[in-house]
Amino acid sequence: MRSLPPKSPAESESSVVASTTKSLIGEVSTNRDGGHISEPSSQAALVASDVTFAYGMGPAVVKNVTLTIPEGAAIGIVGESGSGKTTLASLLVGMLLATTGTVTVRGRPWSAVRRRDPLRRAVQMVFQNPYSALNPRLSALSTVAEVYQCCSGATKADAAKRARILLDRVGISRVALDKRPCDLSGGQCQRVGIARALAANPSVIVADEPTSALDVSVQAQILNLLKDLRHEQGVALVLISHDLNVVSYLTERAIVMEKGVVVEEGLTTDLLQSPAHHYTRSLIASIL
Ligand SMILES: Nc1ncnc2c1ncn2[C@@H]1O[C@H](COP(=O)(O)OP(=O)(O)OP(=O)(O)O)[C@@H](O)[C@H]1O
Repeated sequence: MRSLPPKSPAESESSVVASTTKSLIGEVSTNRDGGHISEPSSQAALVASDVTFAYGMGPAVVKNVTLTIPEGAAIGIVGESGSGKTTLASLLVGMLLATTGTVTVRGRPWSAVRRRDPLRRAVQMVFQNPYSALNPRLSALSTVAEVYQCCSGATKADAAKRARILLDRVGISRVALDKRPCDLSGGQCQRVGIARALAANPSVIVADEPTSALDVSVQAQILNLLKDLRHEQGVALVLISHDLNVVSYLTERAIVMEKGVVVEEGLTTDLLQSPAHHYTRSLIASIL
């Protein structure tokens, strides 16, 4: 869909699409204008169904969002500061539980997934600030090796071996392996954060503004790394950004959020080239 279209009778009957403020994207079967979909895929890695969230007794900051992330897909979430992107990301990774509605990972609601359940690893997050996201006491190698030991029960030696291979793949040189976050650059820390996420062998990586805290010179490197890894590993990517250009570089489809509501969704290139909603147009104008 583009700017939320009027509902067809079929959609009105759907238990999934029951509100004009809902968003459901990323499906294989799309309607003619390329976007609004009424049934979640059985192949979905992650599904948010009519999710609303409020912090404490405050107002809802995410409202009636429905979103399907198929296995291997790349979906963008864009919106200006305060539109609810990070809150939605936290709901998708299970760090927050929906006030109403559900987020299901491989068919199970987060509310039924215990803290130590291996399913928790299926959705990994890459954070905006790579320094604060890493344990300051651990070296790059230990950060990643620890995940292998914890997730796959690898021996210490085997975990270290696998961590070296993965860190090499994300561009961490041998000399940086034993360095802690304070001795690494922002770009290097983000590479370690990406490797740590991948070591858990996730189905989905949710990257929340992964380049906005980095120097312009390394932003493109990190975006290219995410792009390559996504294809190599077959992992689905949810990319959150205020910048539609960044989202269009990495994702096929995107949703646009304003004040917690999905106001437009569709192919990312369409959103960028011919935005239907005035809010999307103003987002693009602000980039230009
Ligand atoms: N821990 C919190 N407690 C109360 N309100 C919060 C909390 N975190 C965020 N909010 C509020 O929720 C709303 C959505 O915030 P959120 O961080 O999800 O938006 P965002 O689009 O990610 O913004 P940004 O791009 O600036 O990170 C905002 O009004 C914000 O003030």
